Amino acid sequence: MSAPELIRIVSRDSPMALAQVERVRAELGALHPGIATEVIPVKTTGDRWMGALSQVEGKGAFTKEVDAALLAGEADLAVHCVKDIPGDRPLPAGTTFAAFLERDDVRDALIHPDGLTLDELPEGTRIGTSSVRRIAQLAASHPHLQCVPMRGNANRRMEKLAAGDADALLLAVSGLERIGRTDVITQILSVDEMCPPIGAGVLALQCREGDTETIDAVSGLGHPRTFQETTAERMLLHVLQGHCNSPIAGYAKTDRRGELSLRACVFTPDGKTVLNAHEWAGPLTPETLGTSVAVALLRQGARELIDGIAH
Ligand SMILES: NCc1[nH]cc(CCC(=O)O)c1CC(=O)O
Repeated sequence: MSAPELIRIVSRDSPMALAQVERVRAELGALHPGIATEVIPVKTTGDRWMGALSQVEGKGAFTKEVDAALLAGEADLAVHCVKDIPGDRPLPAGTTFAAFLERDDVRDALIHPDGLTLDELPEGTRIGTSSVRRIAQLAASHPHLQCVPMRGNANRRMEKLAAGDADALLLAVSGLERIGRTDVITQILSVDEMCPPIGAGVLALQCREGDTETIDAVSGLGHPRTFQETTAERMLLHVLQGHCNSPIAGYAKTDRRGELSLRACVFTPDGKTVLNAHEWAGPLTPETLGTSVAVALLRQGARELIDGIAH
């Protein structure tokens, strides 16, 4: 099998997405110094549309155009945040995951211009977020705070915060690390305070099925522990069949002994109902662990809860 001379990498064009591509280029360059790379940035529906995602195609709004460029042969490799890849349906036909890079921080961070922590925020503080996962968890834990809709890439959200559109923000630590803006973080929330989204902090490398040259060249960037965790989390999401308005959170973790476990939660949007399940894999494969935790949540009523939310 010959290595390709050039790999054309397609991605969203936000500063975070382009930083992700630079990480891939650096890791690929270290592994295969002979392979040249070229970056093809594209704008996605999710980048253009600033309203509710449920009004456009919802899930897939951040990946559709990128996958289309890959399938059209305009690029050989797509870099996605796993968090942005729909989990209720298979990957677009003709594409496949070639690798998941080593996972970054899965936690969310609070950004408050005066440096207050979440518990110190006064009644009525406006948190800029359109994430149903963050809104539901804040409603459950801090009902005196008010969430106001906010979309756009992290840099844009910080501009909106500075303009007074909100009093504080919640953003992923990993995203802030990627754009070099951890300086704005007031408090990193523990996973118990704010359960992360499925696929948090993981970058996926996606290729055309059958493009074995590219797949073989990039598969060495894959990280085994991240692969196991991501596989368990995405299987959970697949079995739960959530939609773009269903607040679902969950993360798999590998402890020091190498034991895999998965915690997941399903919420009502008002945060009044919280379903919660946690299991160790033991002898189970990551797929079976994901299925098992999803079934535990379904037994607690997750199906009725998810279907009862307008979308
Ligand atoms: N919704 C956009 C998005 N997609 C992935 C991340 C964070 C990085 C990651 O988890 O890989 C973010 C920003 C955020 O939620 O603050």
